[in-house]
Amino acid sequence: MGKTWGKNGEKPYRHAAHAMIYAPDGKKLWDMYENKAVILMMMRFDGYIGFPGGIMDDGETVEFGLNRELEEEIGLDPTRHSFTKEDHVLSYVTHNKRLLLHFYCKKVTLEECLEIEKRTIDADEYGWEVLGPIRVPMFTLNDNERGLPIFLSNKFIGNAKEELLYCIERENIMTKEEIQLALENCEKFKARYMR
Ligand SMILES: O=c1[nH]cnc2c1ncn2[C@H]1C[C@H](O)[C@@H](COP(=O)(O)OP(=O)(O)O)O1
Repeated sequence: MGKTWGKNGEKPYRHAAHAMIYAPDGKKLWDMYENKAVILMMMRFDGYIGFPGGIMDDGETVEFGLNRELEEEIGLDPTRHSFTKEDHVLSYVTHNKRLLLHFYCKKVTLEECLEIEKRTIDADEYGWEVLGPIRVPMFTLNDNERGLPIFLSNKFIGNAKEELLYCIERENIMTKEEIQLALENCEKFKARYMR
């Protein structure tokens, strides 16, 4: 697949795919923080936070390319945690870069999630494309800011923040109202500290 031609022979779109891996039982790790899940993201080479993945090579299907990128970037073992069409969540176009972006999400057990996270630092691209795994703080402390709200004030690549929040609701990790509150508290934090 690799590229898809636009209408009327326009320049082709390239395909890119990124993926969220999570375990629903975050409370087992930090009960005192009421952690709602363990969600894996990463610090990219460019300083943005994003999900692992990347651009498909010519001739690759999206799932093949995604599994290749995940192996390179986070050392995901494709024989154990291969992404399939079943894991597809959404696709959209970014007009400026002529990319068709595909997003995937996979639920794993807590043990698998921690093992996947540990493998990241042995991956081929650790230290240059990927500067480190990140666990999303899936809780909010009593001041209503520390935890997820402040995390959301970081810089995210492309639509990674929207993809994160979309999956948190889709996978029933948080309700729409809880997410909205976290976003409002993030804005309050930014208004005070990030003018
Ligand atoms: O997590 C993401 N969510 C949405 N869009 C993303 C995400 N990560 C990157 N991107 C966008 C921005 C980039 O222009 C393209 C290509 O992704 P990238 O991972 O940088 O691709 P390569 O590793 O260079 O193949 O997607």
